[in-house]
Amino acid sequence: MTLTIRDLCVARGGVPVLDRLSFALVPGQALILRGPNGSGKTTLLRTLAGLQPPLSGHIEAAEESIAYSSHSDGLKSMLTVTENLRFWADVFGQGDIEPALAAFSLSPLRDRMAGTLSAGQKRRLGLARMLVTGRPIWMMDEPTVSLDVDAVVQFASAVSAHLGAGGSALIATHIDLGLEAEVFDVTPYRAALDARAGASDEAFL
Ligand SMILES: Nc1ncnc2c1ncn2[C@@H]1O[C@H](COP(=O)(O)OP(=O)(O)OP(=O)(O)O)[C@@H](O)[C@H]1O
Repeated sequence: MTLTIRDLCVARGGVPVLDRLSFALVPGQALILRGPNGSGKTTLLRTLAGLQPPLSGHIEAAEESIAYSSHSDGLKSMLTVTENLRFWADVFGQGDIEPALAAFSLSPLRDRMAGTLSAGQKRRLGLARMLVTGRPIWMMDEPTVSLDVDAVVQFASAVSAHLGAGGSALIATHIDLGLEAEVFDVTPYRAALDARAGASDEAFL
């Protein structure tokens, strides 16, 4: 399932952040988003995930083909690891959660309440959610924050398996994941800095 972006302008507080973006993400492909802090990677991912409208341009993707993992782990702290994954699997109409537990070594933690997990364990559970969406296009914002070296390797393996199964991934990250992936640097597409002065976007904080 291909995601095509044409002449896209994304904004915060109604003010352009990135402009004239065009690229395609095809099945089996991973694309790494790069750019300095504040350059607009999160804004782009949020727009593509449908959390905010673009200012202009076109996003073409099949309906319900995108799964988004943001900075936040999005966990329910009073539910166990298993219950969290079960919840998301049910939301996305998926069955087996065992592969997702195994992919991130969560089986020994399966009966722990998510609120009692360490930061890295929470992140592993947050990432495992992607596996129970059944969606082909993964969008991930700084997925490896709090992960140890082994967990980064697990994450890269999960993405590789997803690509091998015909999925695709758009990942904003500052670190090298060891994946075979193209890099898309957003820097040349940044809107003029002073145009952003004073913009606010409280509804999306
Ligand atoms: N809620 C908001 N309201 C107004 N401006 C915002 C809001 N959130 C972010 N911005 C601004 O939008 C611009 C793009 O931010 P964004 O979070 O997309 O950058 P980023 O490339 O993901 O940065 P980082 O690498 O630090 O995560 C920045 O100038 C930021 O200050």
